[in-house]
Amino acid sequence: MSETLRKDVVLKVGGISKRFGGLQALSDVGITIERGQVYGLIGPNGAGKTTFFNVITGLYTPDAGSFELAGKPYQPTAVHEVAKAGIARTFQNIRLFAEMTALENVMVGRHIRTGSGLLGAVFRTPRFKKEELEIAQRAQELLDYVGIGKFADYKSRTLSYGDQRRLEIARALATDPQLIALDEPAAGMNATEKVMLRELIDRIRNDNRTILIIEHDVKLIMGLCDRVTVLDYGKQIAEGTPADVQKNEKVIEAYLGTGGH
Ligand SMILES: Nc1ncnc2c1ncn2[C@@H]1O[C@H](COP(=O)(O)OP(=O)(O)OP(=O)(O)O)[C@@H](O)[C@H]1O
Repeated sequence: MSETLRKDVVLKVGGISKRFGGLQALSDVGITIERGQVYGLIGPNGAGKTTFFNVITGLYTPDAGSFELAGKPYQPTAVHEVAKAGIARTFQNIRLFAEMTALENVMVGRHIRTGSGLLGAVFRTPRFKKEELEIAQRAQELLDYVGIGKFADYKSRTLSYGDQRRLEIARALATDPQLIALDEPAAGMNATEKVMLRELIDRIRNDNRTILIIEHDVKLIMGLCDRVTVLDYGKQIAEGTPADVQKNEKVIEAYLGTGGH
């Protein structure tokens, strides 16, 4: 394919391996995600999904691997560097600032993209005040966007579980990321919340954002994703469209072998 026809690739990682003592948690895993895609990562318990997420977002140092974000190499050596490079993530166990308001939680996400710095904050310079106002306005827009605008002044710990997950997504969006990585966003949600989550992820995708998602709910993944990778015991056993992956013998075996969850 010629250079001009090549798709806009957001994340390209290859050859990722990670060992914990005697356990090979990831062996030579690679994925390529194009702009505007929702890309799913599935696999039975212990398959290596979280490890993969932790490697690409700088929480774990891989033993091997190459990493490219929006055409530029990046080194996932520290979480804040990865956030600056343009990957925002949410966590399986929600990690919000419990005593801060919903608005403040989103404002924190936005701060990595602003310029007036610590001195500006200490002296409350005009530039700092103007920037704070803009950040607050943008944070409110994002809360509205994910559907929890009316809770802006509530402490995050008082929000329902589903709303806290939405708040995490708003905070991730606040960093203006190239890629949003969602770690089991539907965990603990009821059926109605899952439908709403699906609508939200569709909406984010339609706004030309790119999403990587780990999820246990295979039905949700299959209905939502453009492409899917299946891990099993740290190996990539299938990659392709949901329809292709669902027919794959190795995938069927991996899921049936562990109780088909
Ligand atoms: N920090 C660690 N130290 C040692 N072993 C680890 C560590 N993190 C993960 N593992 C092991 O690596 C393997 C892969 O775990 P991982 O959490 O990545 O799987 P997963 O696919 O996310 O599973 P689940 O669906 O249960 O969350 C497991 O055997 C796990 O016990």
